Amino acid sequence: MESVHHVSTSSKILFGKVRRMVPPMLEKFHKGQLGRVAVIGGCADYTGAPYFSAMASAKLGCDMSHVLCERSAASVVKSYSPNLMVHPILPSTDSVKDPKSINAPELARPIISMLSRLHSLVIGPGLGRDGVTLKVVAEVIKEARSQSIPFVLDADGLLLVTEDPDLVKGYQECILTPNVVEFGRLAKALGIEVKSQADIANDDSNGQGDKTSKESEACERLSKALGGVTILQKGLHDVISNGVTSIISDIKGGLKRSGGQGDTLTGSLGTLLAWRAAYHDKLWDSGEKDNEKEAQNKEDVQAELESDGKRMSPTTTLLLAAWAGSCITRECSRQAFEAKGRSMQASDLTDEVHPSFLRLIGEPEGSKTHL
Ligand SMILES: NC(=O)C1=CN([C@@H]2O[C@H](COP(=O)(O)OP(=O)(O)OC[C@H]3O[C@@H](n4cnc5c(N)ncnc54)[C@H](O)[C@@H]3O)[C@@H](O)[C@H]2O)[C@@H](O)CC1
Ligand SMILES: Nc1ncnc2c1ncn2[C@@H]1O[C@H](COP(=O)(O)OP(=O)(O)OP(=O)(O)O)[C@@H](O)[C@H]1O
Ligand SMILES: [Mg+2]
Repeated sequence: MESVHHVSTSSKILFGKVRRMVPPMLEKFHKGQLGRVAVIGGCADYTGAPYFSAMASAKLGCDMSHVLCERSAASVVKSYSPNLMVHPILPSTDSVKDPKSINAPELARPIISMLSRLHSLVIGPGLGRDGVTLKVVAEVIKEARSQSIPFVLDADGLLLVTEDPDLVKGYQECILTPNVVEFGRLAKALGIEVKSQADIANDDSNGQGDKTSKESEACERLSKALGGVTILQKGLHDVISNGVTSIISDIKGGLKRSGGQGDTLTGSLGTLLAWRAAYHDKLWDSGEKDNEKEAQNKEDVQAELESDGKRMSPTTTLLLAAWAGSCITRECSRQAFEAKGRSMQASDLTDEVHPSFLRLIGEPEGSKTHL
């Protein structure tokens, strides 16, 4: 396979470009314009995951953060925070009359009817593996795709892709966020051989440049096999690839691997995708000149990332949003670990989302954060 196409732009420049995508805080905006994000997940077993994800969206700065969950999870998630809007509209085997003969599109209707009001979806945190729920979510994915609504797919939501890759194949408006185990399952389903990051790191025949290339090789191949879907492969380093261009996120994280840190990532990505949509809709004047040509390959993406004053293409901003979400999460984890050491929990990351945003990205020019 040809060598992997890394973006070699420095983190400082990349953070500056991310700032371009962040809507400024202005008096003229009304409720909702800075992002309406919904997490689809939460069942009897898992109520923390959708909460952490939705809170990360809210704390990063979206205006409205919804959770669409199974009936039994709703009051629990509501009781964690009155700031979230929690809708018990995700069906499961326990909530339908005859689980063996369901009309999935019909059951998906209450969720589908909300889609046009949302800027982005996070599908999977704490979703569980109930057969009825997963069938309904597959219908929601099909509809979100047909309405070009961007989404993040994580955790149990990724099982759907393992079972039916066509659900997302070729869709350019989504980010898959597999952990090591989920990546392995996806790779196996698509016939791709994977070397672990530990094996690559321990192979002394690799120089540093080779190691970085090897790290992103499997991710790039998986992305290609899925028709260019953006994949954020979590691990020692996070690798982001759309099959043509890759970025590595190697900003320092914490050393505690408590469950639920991936949920801060998905929620942050939900808000970044909403902001990205606002950037492309020209919700505010970014001061950049229109771009005559959309980025097609790694050189175009790199040129857009390194030029100042030109609008970026959707391909570039999707990679950048994924990279920014990864950096914010790792910085949250680093900071929370500094404070809490081995007692650190997922909820400790939630409080770090805004300080991490300010440290890494900062408010965009023209933003009014004080009256
Ligand atoms: N507080 C909560 O409600 C939480 C709920 N969660 C939900 O729990 C459900 C299952 O998620 P899981 O991630 O457990 O998925 P799986 O049930 O597929 O389990 C993955 C297993 O792999 C192991 N593993 C993880 N990283 C590994 C690595 N680098 N090398 C080797 N083994 C590794 C884990 O210890 C885990 O036992 C999802 O719905 C998820 O959203 C998790 O997000 C954790 C927090
Ligand atoms: N070895 C590591 N070193 C540094 N950061 C890591 C490491 N492994 C994972 N992370 C970071 O932790 C975050 C969550 O990744 P992780 O692999 O724990 O996902 P997950 O298993 O899906 O989490 P969750 O428990 O929320 O489901 C990511 O931002 C990732 O970059
Ligand atoms: Mg996970």
